[in-house]
Amino acid sequence: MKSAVILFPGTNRENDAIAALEQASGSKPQLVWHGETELPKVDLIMIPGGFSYGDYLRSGAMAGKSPVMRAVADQAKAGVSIIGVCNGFQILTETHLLPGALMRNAHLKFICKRAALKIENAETRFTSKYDAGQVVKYPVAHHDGNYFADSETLDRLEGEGRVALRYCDDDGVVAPETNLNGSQRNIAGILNEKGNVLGMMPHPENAIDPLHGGIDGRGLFSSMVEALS
Ligand SMILES: NC(=O)CC[C@H](N)C(=O)O
Repeated sequence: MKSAVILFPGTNRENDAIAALEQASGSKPQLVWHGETELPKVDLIMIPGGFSYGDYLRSGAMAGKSPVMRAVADQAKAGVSIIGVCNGFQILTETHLLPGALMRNAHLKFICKRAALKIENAETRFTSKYDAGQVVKYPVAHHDGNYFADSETLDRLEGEGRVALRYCDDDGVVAPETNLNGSQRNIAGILNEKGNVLGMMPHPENAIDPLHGGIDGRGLFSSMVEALS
């Protein structure tokens, strides 16, 4: 699987993304700067986390208007797989490659902790190595993770199996108390209509080494390698 990692001023998880992609695929991703208008020919584009443009205006708003995102949108339309994590998810909603928006966390605090997540759909190119309903733990680190979409959009996402992950407890119970940040219907990650674009707030790339405290994130990267190699 050939991959590229997009870099903006303020991105800070690129090395974690590179490590996870390299561990799973055996090859180093190419780094692409935000001012580029063309992308290398790859199977997967990853937009990592961070504080692109210092989160000015809104998290991901300025990055969403950058030259490279026009190229990413073209690749998404052409069927190339795209994964956006945390700030990457925010950038994908700002670019309208994914519906909805990520608002300030409901309690207005930055959250930095390990979160339990329920795999809602294991029949995607990003999650096939997991079982449906499986509980995984990935770290979260964000202040704008509160997923919002209107109820018609939410119903469509659910009806089409496009909710990839939800915040839950260790037993997989999805409830208001297990909703970390106020997201509608506990949503932590969604897919686009074609299923080739995934955005998610938690960080699977920070759960790939026992030193991270867990390796649950590996399944996501190995799913992509299996589907895209
Ligand atoms: N870790 C991240 O990518 C953070 C995303 C964004 N800057 C936020 O705090 O919501």
